[in-house]
Amino acid sequence: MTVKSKSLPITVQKRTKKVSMDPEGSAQLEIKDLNVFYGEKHAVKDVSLPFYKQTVTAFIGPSGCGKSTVLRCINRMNDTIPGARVTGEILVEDVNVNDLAINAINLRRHIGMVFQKPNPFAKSIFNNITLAPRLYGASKQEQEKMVEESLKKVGLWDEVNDRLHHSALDLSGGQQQRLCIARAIAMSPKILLLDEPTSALDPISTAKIEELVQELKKEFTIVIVTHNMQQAARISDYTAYFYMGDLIEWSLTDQLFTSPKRKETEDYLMGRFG
Ligand SMILES: Nc1ncnc2c1ncn2[C@@H]1O[C@H](COP(=O)(O)OP(=O)(O)OP(=O)(O)O)[C@@H](O)[C@H]1O
Repeated sequence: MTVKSKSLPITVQKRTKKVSMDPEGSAQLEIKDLNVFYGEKHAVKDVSLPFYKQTVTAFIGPSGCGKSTVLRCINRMNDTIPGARVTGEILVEDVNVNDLAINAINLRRHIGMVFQKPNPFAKSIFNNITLAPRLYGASKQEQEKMVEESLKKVGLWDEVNDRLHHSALDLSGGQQQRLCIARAIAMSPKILLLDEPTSALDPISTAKIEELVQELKKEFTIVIVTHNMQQAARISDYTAYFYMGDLIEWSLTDQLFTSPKRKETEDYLMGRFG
């Protein structure tokens, strides 16, 4: 159903980079007919979505609608949940990573993830970033380079370069979350998944992460789950609205927030959801 009202309560930022609904040849990731079951519960229903290189896609929708479940499928985190069953295709550059023959641990080198609550390891700042690269055989010199580059990318280098070997747990919450992002990008993934990355942070730390997302999208394809619609409007290029496991609407963020095509989307944006 087409919605005429344009008086939605969300402000949409002017985009610096033009995006379109179907930028030819730049789908980094494509989800096709994704269904997820937790035992008997059908949590995600026939979801299909493209994700384009160097863009940010936001997942919005009420609690329990399946946003995090879809996000977790992208790097096979649901494999670890007993009773979870995932069908459909998750194509990363045309390879179906939902094929159990694909090694999920290896996959996560290419698809980094950051969670709601900052979760640095109880180790030094340096070791937080180098733990995984070391397992893959990174030399001392490579590790040092990775630490400096990834901390610079998240804007943390100047704040912590004199205490790289101090505990990461001594950092503030916002710094810890930027460290977790540095850890996620250290191995140069193609895709970065952010599951409500600012919901535990104060407004200043939130603003820093939002600015950071704008910088990181020059290099990575980003998918973010957020409960904050204003945040989705500020930082994403595409937005997907979910409700009870269904993908109700996927569109350019500007379009979805200013003239949603579906009545259900408009009701949610207007707070008429109940
Ligand atoms: N490990 C699990 N075991 C059983 N059911 C689960 C599990 N994880 C999620 N669910 C169910 O699947 C549905 C989707 O949950 P999901 O966490 O993906 O929603 P969400 O939109 O991310 O919610 P929120 O915004 O509250 O984080 C919900 O009904 C939830 O209860």
